Amino acid sequence: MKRGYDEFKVRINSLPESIRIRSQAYNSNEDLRAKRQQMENGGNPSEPLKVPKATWMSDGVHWPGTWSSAGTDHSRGDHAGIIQAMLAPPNSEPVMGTEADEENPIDTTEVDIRLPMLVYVSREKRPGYDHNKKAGAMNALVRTSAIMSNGPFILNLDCDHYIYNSLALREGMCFMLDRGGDRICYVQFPQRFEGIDLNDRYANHNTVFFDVSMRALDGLQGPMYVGTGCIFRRIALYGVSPPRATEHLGWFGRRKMKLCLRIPRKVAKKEIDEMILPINGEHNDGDDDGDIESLLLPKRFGNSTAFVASIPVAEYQGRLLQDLQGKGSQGRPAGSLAVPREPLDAATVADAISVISCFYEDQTEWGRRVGWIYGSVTEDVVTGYRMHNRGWRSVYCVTKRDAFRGTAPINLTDRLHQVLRWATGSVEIFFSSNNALFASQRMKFLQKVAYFNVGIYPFTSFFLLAYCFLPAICLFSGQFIVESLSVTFLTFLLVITVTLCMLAILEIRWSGITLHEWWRNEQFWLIGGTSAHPAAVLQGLLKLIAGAEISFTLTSKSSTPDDGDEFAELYVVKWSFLMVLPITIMMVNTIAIAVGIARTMYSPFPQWSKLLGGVFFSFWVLCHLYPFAKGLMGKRGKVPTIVFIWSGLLSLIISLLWVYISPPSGRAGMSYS
Ligand SMILES: O=c1ccn([C@@H]2O[C@H](COP(=O)(O)OP(=O)(O)O[C@H]3O[C@H](CO)[C@@H](O)[C@H](O)[C@H]3O)[C@@H](O)[C@H]2O)c(=O)[nH]1
Ligand SMILES: [Mn+2]
Repeated sequence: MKRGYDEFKVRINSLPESIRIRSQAYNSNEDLRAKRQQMENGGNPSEPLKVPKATWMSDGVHWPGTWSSAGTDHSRGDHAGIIQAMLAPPNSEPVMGTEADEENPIDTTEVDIRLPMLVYVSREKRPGYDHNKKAGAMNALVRTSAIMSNGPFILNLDCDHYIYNSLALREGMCFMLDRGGDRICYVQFPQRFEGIDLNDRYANHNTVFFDVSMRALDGLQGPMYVGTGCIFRRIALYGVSPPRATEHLGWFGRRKMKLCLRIPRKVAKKEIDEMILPINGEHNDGDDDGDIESLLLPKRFGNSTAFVASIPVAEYQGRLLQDLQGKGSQGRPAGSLAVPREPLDAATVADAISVISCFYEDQTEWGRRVGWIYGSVTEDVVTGYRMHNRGWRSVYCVTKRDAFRGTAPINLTDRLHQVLRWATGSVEIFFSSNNALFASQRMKFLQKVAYFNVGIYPFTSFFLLAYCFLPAICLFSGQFIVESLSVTFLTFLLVITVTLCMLAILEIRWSGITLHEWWRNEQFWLIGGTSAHPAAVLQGLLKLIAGAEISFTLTSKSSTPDDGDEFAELYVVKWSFLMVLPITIMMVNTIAIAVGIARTMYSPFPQWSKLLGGVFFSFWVLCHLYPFAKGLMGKRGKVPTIVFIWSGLLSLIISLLWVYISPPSGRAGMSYS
């Protein structure tokens, strides 16, 4: 350890002054100013480094060089620092730990305690340059790590996630390195969460998505990329096609045509430096790979020669070992990734810094065809979509012990805003060229359907809203949805209900989720569908028509307060406009039930069956909104007055409006008696 520290000091001190000043990470410009002051007064630039817990953005490199790993920054403050620490690559021989003593109670004599090289990177941000949020951060990391380590595989984690199973990476790699693995662009792990209330009131675990939908997609072309817990093949991020793909022709993509897109050339290891990426430019439509010359043009990747030179190397190193046994001997030699790494020299570091400047991406294809795709607040879905669209496949890797774990917002308002962001991203996708309607023929038909659903689901909220008000309208008007409860109607109702139940049972049995999780999902589907989804559609339309920008509000991270109440967050009530519609629905339905009962009771010819029908559906709506109502109550039943005023006003207007348009038949009936 000591050696590592000295090495670090040496290297930091041999850097040019300009880099040295920025060689630590700062949370704000004040910090930077203070630091500069300190250094001008003769301070030591290589003091021990403190990495703020919630603000990391790292690029670590495992010693064999197989890995680049990337997390993204929390972006709460300005990161003025660029390179925080450069440690020497660890020894190639294992280093065993020490025996337990008073200070250190853990015996590590049989543990290899070498640490991977860790480089903390924070890209340059400047007013006037769009930093493109997370996607921009990831792209900067991809470039700078290409120059520093160029690992052929990259692990991506959010700042609120951590590794929970150290063997998960190996499981993921098995897919990448298996026969046919060269067609896999990424291996996605399910997102799992900690610190969520036992009841999972707002369906934070999202098990229906992670254990049903994603697993189902695994049987098609592969799961979507969900932003974190994902191992990428570096080369797939560069906007190239897989070596082989299948084109799906005909209406439902039944006719298949195999394509060979990249024919690996015979290359000896020493040729790597001159090697170019052989790409067959024959299927060259709008969003596809050009020929090799255009691929390497600065227009595509920017004008860092060091970066462009790293591309063919990454491609070669990511190739399957099994190719070795094949005829062509095209894979990398066994063990070639385990060669000890040279320390980074100042020139390399300068190159690595140049590619994370704020203007590097100007007039390049970063964010458009290359790397993480810009232009949507759910950049993850789009990025994965583009890869599937080129014919890559992905894999879902569910490990017995959770691979990674993260946090999620357990507070109603924060959760609604999270769902709002996702839905807005979907609307953005729907109105963009990334709409699955325009998907290429390399995407499987059902995969297209799945992506289409991702884009369109927020729009279904308008039907959902109709269904939420319909039962109330029936009760107010005394009219049931149908003229009378005929046998035909009841039969249809029964068939549909039974089908839905069977679907639910199938999903539950197949995926192993519990009925409770499934029900929570149903409930939150309605809560989100009546609040965040319609808001997202409006927001998306605004962006489309008026060009209003959509902001990426970070999801609040729950933290355990000092008083030890772990779920205190759950009970915080923060007013949000998103709550207006669900509250209105609740009020209108409650009033409707009361009105319905009253009218039937006072009616000379009470029609109890009609009432029962109406009340049943109203009650069904209210059941779904129960977690929402609980959320509004807070812990001690404190509800902000504004909530009552708004919702009372709205439900009053709606009720009055109804009475005005069609007076309850009860009154009309009574005037005759
Ligand atoms: O300017 C930014 C904004 C965000 N991030 C990162 O993006 C992540 C996602 O943001 P978060 O607020 O945690 O959102 P969640 O709703 O929890 O994120 C889910 O949804 C996002 C898409 O909306 C995906 O990017 C995430 O991976 C996925 O976990 C954060 O953890 C940060 O690491 C940045 O690096 N820079
Ligand atoms: Mn998150």
